[in-house]
Amino acid sequence: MPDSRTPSRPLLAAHGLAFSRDETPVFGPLDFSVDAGEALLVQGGNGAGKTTLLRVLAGLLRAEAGRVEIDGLPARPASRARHIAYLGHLPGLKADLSALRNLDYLCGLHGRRARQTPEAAMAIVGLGGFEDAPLRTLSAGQKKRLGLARQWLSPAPLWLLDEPYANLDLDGIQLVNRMVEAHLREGGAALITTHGAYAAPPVRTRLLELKRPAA
Ligand SMILES: Nc1ncnc2c1ncn2[C@@H]1O[C@H](COP(=O)(O)OP(=O)(O)OP(=O)(O)O)[C@@H](O)[C@H]1O
Repeated sequence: MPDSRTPSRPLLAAHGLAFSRDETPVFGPLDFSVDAGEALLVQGGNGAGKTTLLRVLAGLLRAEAGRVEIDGLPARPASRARHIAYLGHLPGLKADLSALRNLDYLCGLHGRRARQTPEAAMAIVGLGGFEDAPLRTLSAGQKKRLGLARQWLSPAPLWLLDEPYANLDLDGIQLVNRMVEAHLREGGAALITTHGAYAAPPVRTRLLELKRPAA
């Protein structure tokens, strides 16, 4: 993974970041940062604004106030595209393509991590043998695993993982944690939303507690 960052700059920083919908505050103002090699666990109950925060960080929603910096510079579409890999509730996969063709397609669009292949990533997430299965025939947990394979293949250092443990069995939860651990060891960082700390990966972790602000 190319790394031109100086160690003193966080990979991601938010300053006074706030978001409202129809003048109703959803979150913020928030200040936080994540360094390479760290995970930020974003905790909060249903509706606390976790997904909304990740979508703002990914540039899919516009913040009402504050700013986001990537690698010490204001976040721009090009820097977000280069630095961020986002695993959302809808993994952005095509229902009629096979599992493997989905990964090939996404690698063609976004590039892939050095020395990794879609076939190897499918084996890592426990989907060996499902290469030719049309995506629509996979279970929710298998789709989540395919999303994790896509995440693993991405060359982007900053992972935004929205409820990565949802739909996964115990083995899948441990898989997420192993992947996050390996990604951080290689100099990446991860923001992970969760309802509770029950499944946090064994890595250097900061905590961001989200509570809906008073209107
Ligand atoms: N597209 C939308 N239009 C209007 N309101 C929305 C939309 N998406 C989310 N909201 C509202 O914004 C608030 C925050 O939602 P968000 O999905 O960010 O919460 P969350 O913490 O991720 O919740 P959960 O744990 O249930 O997934 C909620 O009150 C929700 O109803």
